[in-house]
Amino acid sequence: MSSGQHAADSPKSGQRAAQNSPKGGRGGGSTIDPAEIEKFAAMAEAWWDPVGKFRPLHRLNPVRVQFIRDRTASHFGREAATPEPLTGLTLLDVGCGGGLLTEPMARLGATATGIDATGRNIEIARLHAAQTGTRITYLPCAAEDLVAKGQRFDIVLAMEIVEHVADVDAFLAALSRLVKPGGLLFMATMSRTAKSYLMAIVGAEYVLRWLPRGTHDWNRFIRPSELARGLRRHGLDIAELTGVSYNPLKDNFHLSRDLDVNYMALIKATEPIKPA
Ligand SMILES: C[S@@+](CC[C@H](N)C(=O)[O-])C[C@H]1O[C@@H](n2cnc3c(N)ncnc32)[C@H](O)[C@@H]1O
Repeated sequence: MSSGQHAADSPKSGQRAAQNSPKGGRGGGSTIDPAEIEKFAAMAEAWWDPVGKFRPLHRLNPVRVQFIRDRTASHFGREAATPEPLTGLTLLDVGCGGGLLTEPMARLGATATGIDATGRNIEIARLHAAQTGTRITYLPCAAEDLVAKGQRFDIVLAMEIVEHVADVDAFLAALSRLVKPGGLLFMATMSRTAKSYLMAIVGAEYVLRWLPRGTHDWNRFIRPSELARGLRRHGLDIAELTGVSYNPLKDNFHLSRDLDVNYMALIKATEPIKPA
């Protein structure tokens, strides 16, 4: 049993949820939760297996790649249908795992960097990129480590990670410093609703057994309103929110208006106010 299993039921998870809420965050702390890192390290070999432990991320990939490509192309005045519409743009994938999303972003032309706090994930990601001949800079570190180096990117992705970090407020603070003024931040996560408990915990972990039990702690899911409040504390506003819903007949995900389970947020970092 991994250390994260049944975390939702343990008293410790209550403390964690409080620490994790954007408004209750300590700010400036480490975003790394060692129990989460241990959990991901134990699953690292499965990253590129489309029917393995990361099956939902493989299923999510087409819809999120298209969303990021289209919004980025439109924001930066590119033609989305061209083969490499992200050419000339720097992109950071925070919590990249095995690189499931980083690789398609690099293939769309972005100068891509992937970071992950689980060292084994970075090894797997590097190996896969070498096999597919994709040029990506992969680094084993957390978002705050790049902030400390003063690095900034045109596009920052934080997909399916905010529910796994130790301190949400510190994480959002780091993201706000990593995206260039005028750049884009994309986030994807799950809302804390009765429906998400049924679908993401009971359905995905216990009934369909898509994910190992304990992969997600429902207490750590974040409602869109909470995410919006947390981002605002760091000067970021959500420009677009979209639900991402599963179609069991087609075994795929599509954009929807339903924000109760999976959702994505597009955040446009504003230009700094120029002194008069
Ligand atoms: C559910 S996976 C998502 C992977 C990838 N973003 C995707 O959507 O395909 C979450 C990832 O975040 C990483 N992670 C968790 N906390 C982190 C932190 N504080 N800094 C960097 N990576 C972290 C984990 O190691 C794991 O690879």
